[in-house]
Amino acid sequence: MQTVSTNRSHGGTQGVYSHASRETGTEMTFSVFVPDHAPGEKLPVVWYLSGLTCTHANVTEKGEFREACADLGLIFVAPDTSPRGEGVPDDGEGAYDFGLGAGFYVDATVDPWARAYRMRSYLERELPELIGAEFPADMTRQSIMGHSMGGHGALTLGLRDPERFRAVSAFAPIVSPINCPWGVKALSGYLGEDRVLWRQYDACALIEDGARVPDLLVDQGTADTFLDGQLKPELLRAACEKAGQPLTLRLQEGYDHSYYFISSFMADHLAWHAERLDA
Ligand SMILES: N[C@@H](CCC(=O)N[C@@H](CS)C(=O)NCC(=O)O)C(=O)O
Repeated sequence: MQTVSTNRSHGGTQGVYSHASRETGTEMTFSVFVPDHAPGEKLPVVWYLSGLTCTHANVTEKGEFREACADLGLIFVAPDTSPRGEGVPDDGEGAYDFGLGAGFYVDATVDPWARAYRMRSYLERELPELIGAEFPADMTRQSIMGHSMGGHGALTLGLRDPERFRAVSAFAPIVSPINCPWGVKALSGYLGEDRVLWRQYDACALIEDGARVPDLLVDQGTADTFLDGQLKPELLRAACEKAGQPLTLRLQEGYDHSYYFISSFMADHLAWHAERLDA
């Protein structure tokens, strides 16, 4: 692992790091905030998955998570949203919703994406191993949150592995990629046309198929331009109600899809995570 930068901030260290990933076959960059802590102490870890077009940098610069993480004693990890670099295929048309910056947290099975687009395994196996080895992280206390495509990532990783993640929350998530244009484009491109394979990457389908977590927290702005066409939180509400899956869905009046929205509720989400992480 290489250190790209470190900065002192809010009584802790904000770092950016890179490493050669065995899953993607590329150099991957991520950020980690570590609050000051006692020698030998290990802190719980909150994972934050970002949305379309993002790198680690968007939330790191605009997410306003550090003060709360320092107060609550939480490590905050922000990975990239896709493999990048020489030889990594992109969609060829410069579209923002497929290819670079749009890995959708899947392991692609269709060529030419299958080689490098392995964000699921990267986040389920490789990066946690690295975080556990290199940082003062208590890997028995992890939680996950995300925004938009990253909200989809957080919900699906969280629902698939409730043993690992003690809390799952999202800002303006894509709740059902099977049922929105962004998701249909991504899942058909990365996985092919067999929709049965898509269900492991769809929060509503996972809940329909029996996945459960103790509770879910979702904030959604009412002025989000993607609300009706892509995000459709009512599908998550319906799936949760039908399955008896607890959900707190908060519609935030006048908030849009941006980091002005995310940063407004970030401390709230972190406090909710901290309670569940015994932080
Ligand atoms: N209108 C945007 C759509 C993508 C978008 O809104 N991305 C969200 C996540 S889905 C984001 O966080 N963008 C980066 C930022 O606001 O810093 C674009 O074309 O770039």
